Amino acid sequence: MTVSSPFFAENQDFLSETLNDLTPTPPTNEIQLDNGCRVTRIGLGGIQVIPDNSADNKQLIFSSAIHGNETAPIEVCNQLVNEILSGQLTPKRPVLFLLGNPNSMRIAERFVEENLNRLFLGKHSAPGKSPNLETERAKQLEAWVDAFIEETNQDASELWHYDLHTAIRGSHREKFSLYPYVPNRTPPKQQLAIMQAADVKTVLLQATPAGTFSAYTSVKHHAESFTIELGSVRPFGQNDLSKYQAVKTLLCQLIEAKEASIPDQLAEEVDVFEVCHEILNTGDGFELHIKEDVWNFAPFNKGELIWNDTQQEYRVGEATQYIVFPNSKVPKGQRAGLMLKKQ
Ligand SMILES: O=C(O)CCC(=O)N[C@@H](CCC(=O)O)C(=O)O
Ligand SMILES: [Zn+2]
Repeated sequence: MTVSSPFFAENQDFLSETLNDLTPTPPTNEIQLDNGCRVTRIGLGGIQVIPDNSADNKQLIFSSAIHGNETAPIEVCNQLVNEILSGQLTPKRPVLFLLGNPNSMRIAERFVEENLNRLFLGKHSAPGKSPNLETERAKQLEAWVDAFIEETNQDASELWHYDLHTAIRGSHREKFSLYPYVPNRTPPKQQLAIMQAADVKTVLLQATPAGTFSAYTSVKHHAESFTIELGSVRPFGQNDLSKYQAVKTLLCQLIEAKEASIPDQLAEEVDVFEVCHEILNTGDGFELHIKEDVWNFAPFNKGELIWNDTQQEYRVGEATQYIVFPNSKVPKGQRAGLMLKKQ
């Protein structure tokens, strides 16, 4: 659905403008809504919303389309932007909406040349790395985040970043979140309760540093950030958006600074898993022994062979382990899956 707004060309909105490559050059366009909120298009796939009076010192980033074929969260964020522009939603905090990889959205693929979600925290500029569409986009997204934080900074500002995805495989737990690794921290109860309110009742604690977008905001900006998996990859228009209503309601509450009504004890109902082994494609002879039709969170028992190469193998230890994101087709050196233990 598109809205009529002075902000976009006729019959366009954030999603269609980005998808149809209609973002004007130069991209900047700014309007002030009747409620005093300033809405600025900062570039292709980037919209910043700044209320004239913030309720508190929180700053919000909602990103989607870091993988271009993960369409449901893109549609949800597009609705939120439409509702802000139409005055239906009244922002009480600065919000940055980012559509991560418009080039891959257009071809309905996870990425064009390289997985964008491995390129943050300087990985885009690693020694010997050649620039490509995704390395340049990672730099752009980092710069937009930095500028947004700088512009909306207040005393003791607190950044919350939710990077919204959908998964390639089916899952025994349809919705789950991943908490990036930062030494010596655990997710605050309030964040777990927030996840629960969005129907995200499983959280995975990462155990090693990564180049994901949520890791960038966690490490560089000390944000409470999560990658959130909300369901399965489907083409635009084929998502059952009723399955995303809980997360949409939560994002609206955050935008309007109304989440205080979410009780902290909801955190007790969230299942926590720890990553106990990151499967890397080691190259020569690497074989992943996971069938194509295995779902995320499938359990594996003591002694089961998960992967091997010519030098080594990985088998499950005493306690049951669960797999997520198995993918043998990733390039050498990249993550081919995660093994989890339940806390
Ligand atoms: O379904 C899959 O195999 C991948 C889904 C996905 O894109 N997951 C993210 C998780 C990022 C994180 O570890 O925080 C990714 O792989 O980039
Ligand atoms: Zn993804």
